[in-house]
Amino acid sequence: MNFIDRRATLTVLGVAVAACVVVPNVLSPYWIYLAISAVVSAVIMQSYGVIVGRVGVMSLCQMSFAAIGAWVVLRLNLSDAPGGFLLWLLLGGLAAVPVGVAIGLPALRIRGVNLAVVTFGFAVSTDIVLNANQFPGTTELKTLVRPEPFDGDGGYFILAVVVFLLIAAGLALLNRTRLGMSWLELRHSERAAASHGISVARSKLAAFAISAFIAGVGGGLMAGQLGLVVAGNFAMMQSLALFAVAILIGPHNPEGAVMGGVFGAVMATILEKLKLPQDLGGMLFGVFAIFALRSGVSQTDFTRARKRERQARKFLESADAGDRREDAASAPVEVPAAVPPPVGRAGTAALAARGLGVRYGEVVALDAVDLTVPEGAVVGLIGPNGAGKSTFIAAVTGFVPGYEGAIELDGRSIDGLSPSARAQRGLRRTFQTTVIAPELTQYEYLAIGAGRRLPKKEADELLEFFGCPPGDVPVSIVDVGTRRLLDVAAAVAARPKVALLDEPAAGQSAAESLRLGRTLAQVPERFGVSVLLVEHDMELVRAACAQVTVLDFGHVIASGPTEEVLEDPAVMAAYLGTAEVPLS
Ligand SMILES: Nc1ncnc2c1ncn2[C@@H]1O[C@H](COP(=O)(O)OP(=O)(O)OP(=O)(O)O)[C@@H](O)[C@H]1O
Repeated sequence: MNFIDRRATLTVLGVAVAACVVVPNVLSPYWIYLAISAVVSAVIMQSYGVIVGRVGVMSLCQMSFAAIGAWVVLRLNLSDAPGGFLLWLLLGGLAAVPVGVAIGLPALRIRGVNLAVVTFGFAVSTDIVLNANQFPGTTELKTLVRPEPFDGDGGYFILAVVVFLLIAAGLALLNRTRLGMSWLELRHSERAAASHGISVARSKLAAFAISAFIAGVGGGLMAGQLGLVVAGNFAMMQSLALFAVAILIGPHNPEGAVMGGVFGAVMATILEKLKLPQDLGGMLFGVFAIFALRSGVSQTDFTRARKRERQARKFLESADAGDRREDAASAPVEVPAAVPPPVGRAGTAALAARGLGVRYGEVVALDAVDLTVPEGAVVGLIGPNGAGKSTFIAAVTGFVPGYEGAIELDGRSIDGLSPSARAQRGLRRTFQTTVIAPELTQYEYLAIGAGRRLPKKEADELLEFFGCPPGDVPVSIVDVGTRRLLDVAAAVAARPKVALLDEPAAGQSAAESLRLGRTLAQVPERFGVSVLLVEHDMELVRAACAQVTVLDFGHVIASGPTEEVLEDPAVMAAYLGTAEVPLS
């Protein structure tokens, strides 16, 4: 846990303990009741924190999940089921899970506004069903009687706070797992997540299930607070308003969930006191949300990011980081003759593509391309713009499903496998445009890439090897060129069979690019990773690759030892139609 997270956690804990002492003993019953509403609302906000805040999915039906939790709790109360309220609360949360998964299924195919419409549709239909059928116990007038010591409002407030803290602790633990970190990456790029071996479908469904569980528990808590609930407690407009609060405040941070809960509860009361319609609250939140969407992040994310960046800058200016900066500044930039590009082991193909063909409509992007990356080698794939290099990487890594030909990784066919399955088998890639979640630290991004939390020593070595800043530095203050190096480091961190790097030197100076070439040449021996390198910078290619293949209009026009190929007149002609291969 970093310093900012630790401080926020301690603050939330401190506020929670203080509230548990002050609220039941000092406030009037009316304000205790409001405080319970705020905490129950904060619990429901935590469900938004998972699905909206962490995964970035536009779910507008969280109150429907809450309604399921409330319904189950009241149904169990009506039939005097064994186990008591706390068990019913848990069962209410669990009952919402399958529905959450079912609602999550369309999210695997559609996203954005379309998904928002689907989830809102579910909220509307729940509204209709709830209005037509009363909650259990309503006709019989059998209200839920809370067990001791939570029967009084003071005690119930403490119970609600404890539930909130337990969920916050659970989510904090989850956020440190691969699943939790995968959500952050999903929010920024599903392609990048898949390229790191993350199953997008599983991650999203897990997020829907967990958020539905939390909302269900929140609904159960609401039933416990009110004794009986009505359809209006879970109205679709509530879902919409809380969604807007979620976008605005960022309930995936515990302080955001608390603020969202308090804000929601107090807002409703103010509107009531001013005799204004409650819908106005939803509209107001909607307007605020548009402002938040414009800045791209929620209020708590914005505050945390600023604090983290200030801290990182302070660290980078400190003596600790000084040596590292000097090392980087004085790093040799020439290609040392002592590091010849690795040729790899003859006869052992880490990656073999045979007869690879890709069409985009009428455009033939790749035509019967044969290419082999021997084990232990760095092979270059070059060619003019539009030659098909990125398409080759995309097809090999599973991002172009309908290709012709056959691809083998380490002697085994990977045709038909999804991008994440190929990544899990040991095939990693980088993209021409980096898509790293800026709120991650470099350590966290390496952990996502590696698929495991790396020991600090191993992570530090990787970062230093590729010339990245210290691991605690957030990605948001790392320049674009260095982010590309971090992408390469994350691909290598997984120790794949083969890493396919798509123009990793873009955004680098000529000297840095040359240095990267020298670094890449050492990758096979040092990490056991063979490399396919797509690049336009020929000095880098010369430094890293013993062999290159040249594509032009989707055809292989030359393949062989780097120097020989670069002297080939056909290759020179392909490049800008000149007799000289461009140096950068
Ligand atoms: N999604 C797509 N839909 C249609 N055509 C595409 C698509 N992606 C690439 N192409 C076309 O396929 C051909 C190969 O493109 P590709 O991006 O693979 O080339 P490249 O060698 O990587 O180019 P660059 O060096 O500029 O990145 C180009 O004619 C391009 O316009």
